[in-house]
Amino acid sequence: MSSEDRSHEDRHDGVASNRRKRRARARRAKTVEALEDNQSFEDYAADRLWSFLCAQLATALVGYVVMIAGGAWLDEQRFAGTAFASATPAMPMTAALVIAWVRGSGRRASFAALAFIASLEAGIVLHALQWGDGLLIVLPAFVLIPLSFSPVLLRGWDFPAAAVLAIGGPLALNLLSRPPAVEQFGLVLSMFIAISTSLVTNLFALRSQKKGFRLERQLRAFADIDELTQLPRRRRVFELGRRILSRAERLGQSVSVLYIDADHFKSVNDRFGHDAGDRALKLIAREIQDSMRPTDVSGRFGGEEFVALLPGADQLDAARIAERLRKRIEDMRQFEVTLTISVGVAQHMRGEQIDRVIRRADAALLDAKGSGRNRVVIAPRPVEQGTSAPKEAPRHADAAAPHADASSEAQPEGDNPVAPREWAVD
Ligand SMILES: Nc1nc2c(ncn2[C@@H]2O[C@H](COP(=O)(O)OP(=O)(O)OP(=O)(O)O)[C@@H](O)[C@H]2O)c(=O)[nH]1
Repeated sequence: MSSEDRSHEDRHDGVASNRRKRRARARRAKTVEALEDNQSFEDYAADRLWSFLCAQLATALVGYVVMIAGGAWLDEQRFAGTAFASATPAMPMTAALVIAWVRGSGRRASFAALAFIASLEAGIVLHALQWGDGLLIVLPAFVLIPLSFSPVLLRGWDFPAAAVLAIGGPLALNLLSRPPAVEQFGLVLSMFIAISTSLVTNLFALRSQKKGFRLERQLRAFADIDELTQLPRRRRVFELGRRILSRAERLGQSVSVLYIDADHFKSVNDRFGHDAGDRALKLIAREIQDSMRPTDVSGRFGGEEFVALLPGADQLDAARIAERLRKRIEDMRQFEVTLTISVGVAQHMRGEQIDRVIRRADAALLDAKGSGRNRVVIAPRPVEQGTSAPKEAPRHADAAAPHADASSEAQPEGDNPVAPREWAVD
């Protein structure tokens, strides 16, 4: 085989391997979940229990309406008064149901639950006043309804407030009805027993849920940190990236992404063994961290790939930082051989999602690999966002030239906005 054939085959293999890598990365990007890590316990609980709360509210509301309609049907003479009395608490109950139905924060669910409990209590009092003793039979059930709302949905002061409402209703009923009889005392006693049992049970439930929540947080924090490099993992980088971008958009700040990949890392493993490879990755991770500002975020994306998010940096700043990092790693003398990295740089465009910016940086990285490795390449701006193009970036006159031959002179950007631009400083 001639050397020309061989080099053609090598190029072909390189393109195919790049394509495979690109596809694997795209697949991985799709599986990233959008999890919130700054959730409060109440939000977390509401998130998990919102459907349960809605079902409970709906059931209670339907039961309430059926009971009113049944009562009115049995006692037609009092229909007008009953309908009026029922409509009053039914309205806030419905409002609470709507609030709870709209999936929202723990605060919203708490208010919905409180409004519901208050209107339920008002309903008990109004009905008992209208119907006399008849309804007293169902009172314990009514008292248990507000308390059966899991207190994990309620914030600090909400829980005592719910308890006060639950106790206050039956008490008001007893005070407002005829002079207390012996049976009524018995009824009130059984209600208090039910209430206190419910309170204790719910408090225990709350404590165990909170413990579970803390444990889950800790597990997630562990899962988010890469054991080898101690850098955040891919999922965490995406989470932080989303936050950084939304903040940057609010402040009109630029953000850039570096996609960093160690060159020929397979041969490092092959020559020196996996443990030495691990040591090399640790060294690279340390250099990445040392080159960043405290507000920057860097993470391990898997294997020998790293990503850094640089808030406040446009693509030129980012390219300068990337070049400094590239040089630091090249000059590192703690490893058996010279380690090098290739870096793709992309500047976030207004309205662009984090996964898209990272993908553009990754595409620029593949260009850096394709044009010889150990270099920094700036991603072209997306075509459809031509109006908000990043600032012009200097580039090499010769995109295929290795970084060492490149001039540090800034070159104006060419006409083609989607051509990758290689960048280097000596
Ligand atoms: N020691 C060690 N090696 C790893 C780790 N994760 C991935 N690797 C190795 O990194 C190498 C990556 O190989 P390739 O994807 O072919 O990339 P490369 O050899 O760096 O080549 P280019 O990226 O094209 O320059 C593989 O040999 C993996 O086994 C790790 O945690 N520790």
